[in-house]
Amino acid sequence: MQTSPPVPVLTIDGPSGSGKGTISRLVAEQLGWRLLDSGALYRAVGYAAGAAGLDLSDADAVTRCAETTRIQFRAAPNDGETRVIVNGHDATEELRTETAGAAASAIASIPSVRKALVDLQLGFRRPPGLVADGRDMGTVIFPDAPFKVFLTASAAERAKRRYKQLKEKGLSVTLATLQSEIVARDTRDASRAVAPLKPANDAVLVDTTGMGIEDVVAKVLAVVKP
Ligand SMILES: Nc1ncnc2c1ncn2[C@@H]1O[C@H](COP(=O)(O)OP(=O)(O)O)[C@@H](O)[C@H]1O
Ligand SMILES: Nc1ccn([C@H]2C[C@H](O)[C@@H](COP(=O)(O)OP(=O)(O)O)O2)c(=O)n1
Repeated sequence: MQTSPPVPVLTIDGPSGSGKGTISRLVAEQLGWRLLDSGALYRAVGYAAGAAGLDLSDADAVTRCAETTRIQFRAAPNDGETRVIVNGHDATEELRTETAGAAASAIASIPSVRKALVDLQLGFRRPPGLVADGRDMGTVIFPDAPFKVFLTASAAERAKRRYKQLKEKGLSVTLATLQSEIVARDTRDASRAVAPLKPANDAVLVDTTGMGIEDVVAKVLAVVKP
């Protein structure tokens, strides 16, 4: 009996503001592959837990929340930002704040919460291929992925990018606060016991400090099509 080859996956992991979301979207478009924004899942669970008034350190309650929260991605018309629907509510705006990022990072350190989201993430692996953006895509969720990238950039540059991005979206932030929040979040993500932020042994490291978006896209595409 003939078995079909596994669906190819390109994993793009890295710290906050390294460009994962932007590069994943552009590369997925060029390849015609699907996209998994795994950070949005953790943000959605953090948001749902907050909305339900849960204590984010209550592992049992937050795990039940992760198991029961309904998360849908809805393509927006005219190439707009993909909407994230949490328990029927369009939470896209709420999810992009640094408060939502910090809540996501907090609940993401609970092993049973991570476990509750595994099957959902594996379900995104469908033909013709998948670009998966996150922290543990290449190490834990898709360890057999044939293509793996780890994006980095200096903390100062990442904070500047995030500052510009949030300002453009009309959110009120200061650069100094952002940089300390980003460093605190990265430290927590990298030091947790389960699925910490780190490059897979077989990942291609791309330091994007001083690189333009187009150059990073070309470098990442070259990993898939050398
Ligand atoms: N190489 C780059 N050069 C300059 N700006 C970038 C680069 N990559 C991403 N950006 C910008 O930085 C911001 C954060 O990028 P994003 O993709 O959201 O990062 P991440 O998903 O890793 O947190 C966005 O506004 C994006 O347009
Ligand atoms: N695969 C993933 C993705 C995100 N997380 C956690 C840790 C991150 O700080 C938060 C938010 O992730 P997200 O990718 O949306 O954040 P950034 O856009 O990189 O700032 O979720 C995770 O633990 N594992």
